[in-house]
Amino acid sequence: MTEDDKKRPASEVDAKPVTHQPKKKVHRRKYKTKEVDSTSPLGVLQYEIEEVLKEHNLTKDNISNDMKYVLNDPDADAKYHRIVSNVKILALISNGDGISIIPHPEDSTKSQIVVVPFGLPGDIGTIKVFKTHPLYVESDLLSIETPSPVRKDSLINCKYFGKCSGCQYQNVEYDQQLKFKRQTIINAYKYFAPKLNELGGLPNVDNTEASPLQYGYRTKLTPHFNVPFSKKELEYRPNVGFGAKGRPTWRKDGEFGPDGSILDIEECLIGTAIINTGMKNERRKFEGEFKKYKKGATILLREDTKVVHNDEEVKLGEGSVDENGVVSHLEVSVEEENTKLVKTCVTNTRQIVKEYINGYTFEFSAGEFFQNNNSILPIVTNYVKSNLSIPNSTPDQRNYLVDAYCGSGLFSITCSKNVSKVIGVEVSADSVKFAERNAQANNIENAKFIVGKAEEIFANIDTPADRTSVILDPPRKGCDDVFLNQLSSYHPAKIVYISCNVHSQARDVEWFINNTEHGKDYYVESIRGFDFFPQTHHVESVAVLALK
Ligand SMILES: C[S@@+](CC[C@H](N)C(=O)[O-])C[C@H]1O[C@@H](n2cnc3c(N)ncnc32)[C@H](O)[C@@H]1O
Repeated sequence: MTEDDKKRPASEVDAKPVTHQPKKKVHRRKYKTKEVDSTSPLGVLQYEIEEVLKEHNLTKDNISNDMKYVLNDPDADAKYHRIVSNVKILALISNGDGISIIPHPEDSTKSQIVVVPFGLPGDIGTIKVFKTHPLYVESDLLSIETPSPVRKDSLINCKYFGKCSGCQYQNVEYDQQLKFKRQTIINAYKYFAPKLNELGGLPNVDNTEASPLQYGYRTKLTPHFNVPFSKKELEYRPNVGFGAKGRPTWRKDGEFGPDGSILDIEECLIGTAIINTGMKNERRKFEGEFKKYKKGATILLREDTKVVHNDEEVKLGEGSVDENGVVSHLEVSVEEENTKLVKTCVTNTRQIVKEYINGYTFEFSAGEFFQNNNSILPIVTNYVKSNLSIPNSTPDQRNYLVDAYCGSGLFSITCSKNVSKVIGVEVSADSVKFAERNAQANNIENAKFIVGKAEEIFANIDTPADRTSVILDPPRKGCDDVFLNQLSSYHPAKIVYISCNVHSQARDVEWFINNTEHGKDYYVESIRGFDFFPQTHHVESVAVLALK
């Protein structure tokens, strides 16, 4: 201390020398806009929001949320993420959620678009808004004051309905579910095929074809579990099941188990009986093994069907085992005399499994793609086959079939009768190997399979286009422009487009007809939905294109 310091008051002496401190940066959160495919559920939501706005004479300016404020102002959370009563569900969106308009929490001249899972059109209820996005908010349905005319909660079969993300329509009569799915197809073509719609270039969408089984139909389920990063060794078994969605206080009688992003599910009522036996077995096994896991994982449960003639001995092979280490199996009788089906549940992705459809058997690796609802496959394959016929054909003319995206040969094989030659194309070499095996096992001699991209198929096809029908069954994202251009140049007599994403199908049909070289030569003969997944919002759509 200097002499001068001694003369100053203590507080000044103790004070630290003042240096220039850079201002502390206030971290402001920003809303991260994700790039989404326009035909994904979030992409489709943008069209659905526009539709609701148009119907209510509103614009995006009337409903947009100030995200900077919502994310950064401490008061905003309580104002925005609030309970709102008297909310009327206006419609369903394509993922099966309800959609509505509610007053804006701060600005009386504005509104908000709200998405309400498990809300049905006409329901009036109370919701809790829990998340805000620029053009809409997410909510949970808390209670229903006036139920929708289509709501029949007494039909709910599963105790997890309302919290499991798997099913959306268990409380709706099956006929009504089929109507909802038809509307999804109509909307998809409205949003993604506007030119065809405007010019009257689309047929009426046919009624959705029902699934013979409405529960107990799924031949594949993939329950999963998470392991938190922080855990060296798990102390409790984590939940094993399916993703959670919703806060089911509107249900008076559910039993939802512990909270978490994954629900703990012992039985899934849309799964087949043997898949549920497998689920029980694998859960028991996991109970003893969960401590070994450092990461989350998915358990594959895939039904395997062996066709056994009454005088043959049943050889079960590998499969999910019961508490005594015995492979669980179920026997099912079929119409064919002297024949029964023996079902087991496979968990190894590389194991070969079998399906039995319309008298044909199919083998494929358990982890590869195969349709999930065996009960509807005879109906779909017959429908596709009946739509491949080329107009004005005489029985003496040779006809051909190209099955692009053929997988392990489902359509190639079931549609191979009455055509001279089938060519299947598939990007997965493993699936092509099975397609060849399946053709052989079913005594199909007129089918050839090529490993390759559908986009490259036309270089190898030598069948006359005017005698050839083409089946398209691409993955959810649909076909790309390269493929559609080549298909148009090839100019086949008939196109049957099967899709598990009607939005990408509608986009592709619009583009094919309006933008490709010979697209204008075609018209859309029919569009029909098939209900591969009862109780859920999913719909498979088949569009048939023919030459004018
Ligand atoms: C929806 S699955 C249909 C399979 C088959 N039609 C069935 O019903 O079992 C789509 C198939 O397309 C295949 N795939 C994906 N991209 C492809 C491409 N660019 N060219 C050919 N096949 C492709 C996948 O491997 C998958 O087997």
